Amino acid sequence: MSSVKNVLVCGGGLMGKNIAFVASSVKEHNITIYDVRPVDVEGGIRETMKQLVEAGVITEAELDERLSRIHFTEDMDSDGVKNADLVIEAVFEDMTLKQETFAKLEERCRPDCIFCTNSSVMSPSEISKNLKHRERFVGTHFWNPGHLIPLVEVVRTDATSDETADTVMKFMKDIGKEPCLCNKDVPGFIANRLQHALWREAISIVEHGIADAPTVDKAIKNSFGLRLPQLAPLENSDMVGTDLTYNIHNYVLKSIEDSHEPSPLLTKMKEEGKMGFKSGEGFYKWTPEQIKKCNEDLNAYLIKMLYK
Ligand SMILES: NC(=O)c1ccc[n+]([C@@H]2O[C@H](COP(=O)([O-])OP(=O)(O)OC[C@H]3O[C@@H](n4cnc5c(N)ncnc54)[C@H](O)[C@@H]3O)[C@@H](O)[C@H]2O)c1
Repeated sequence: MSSVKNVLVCGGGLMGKNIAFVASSVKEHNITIYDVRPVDVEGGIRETMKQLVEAGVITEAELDERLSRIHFTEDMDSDGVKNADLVIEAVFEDMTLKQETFAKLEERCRPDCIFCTNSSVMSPSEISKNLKHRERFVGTHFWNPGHLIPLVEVVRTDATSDETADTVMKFMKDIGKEPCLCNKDVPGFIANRLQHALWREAISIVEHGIADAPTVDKAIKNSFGLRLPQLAPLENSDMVGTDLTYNIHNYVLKSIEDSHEPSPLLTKMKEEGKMGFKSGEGFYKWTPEQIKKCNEDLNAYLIKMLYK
């Protein structure tokens, strides 16, 4: 068990509320959410966790008890900030805002309080570059939906101490996550580099008329996508033989997409306002009902995979 008791979540939006809920899975944790605007923390968490209660993953009583340990403040000088053992920042994705937020936190929090940023893409080294105690800073990239996806990428900066990385890894395990340590602060950390290597090829296949979007998705869902949670690429490579992997790469890599720019197809879609769910059309057409169903089906699928 990590030594962390008082958790501060800075930013009570989509990710902040879910992170606070996950942190409350340990009974000894007291959680404060700080935001610059009023946030209905209880209402928001109750709404999101309805599906977990309905699926029997948690009871109403457990939800009530966990909510009783999650407090909200708009006051940067409150005890929840001063007494924090660990802060997870989840404010808007803006470098200056994040740097300013941590500068304010550093003035108020104890020097040994651990600082984490939930930024999806921004460099934790850059976010922490002006801090006095850079050794206590680390990236903690939760994935959305934060209460369901197990992975948290714990990203070391050039200055993160071993003690900080160890404590954060322990903390994440305590709250039921599957933390993965990323030893270098590189764009995309681990999982987004992998994910977007696949997306780049998927988009390229559509762009070059090799197959249309539904066919690409169908091919993935009915082949390696199905077995990925059981057999990941490096295990798979050993299973088939690294010599075979070598031969395949020797033959196929030269024809796989290796562009360092977003694809012309994606650029065209952006220019035409085809932004997916946001505009009702992307690679597919989406009605509001289909969008709602797609989101609900994803959560239901994740709950089934994780808890049933
Ligand atoms: N949404 C995702 O899928 C996702 C996934 C992983 C990581 N993230 C990262 O998490 C962070 C938050 O994303 P989100 O989707 O929850 O955003 P959001 O817009 O839902 O919430 C951001 C919250 O930050 C608050 N805020 C703004 N300035 C603040 C300040 N100075 N102090 C305190 N609070 C402040 C806002 O009022 C808002 O409630 C971003 O860095 C984002 O990249 C998002």
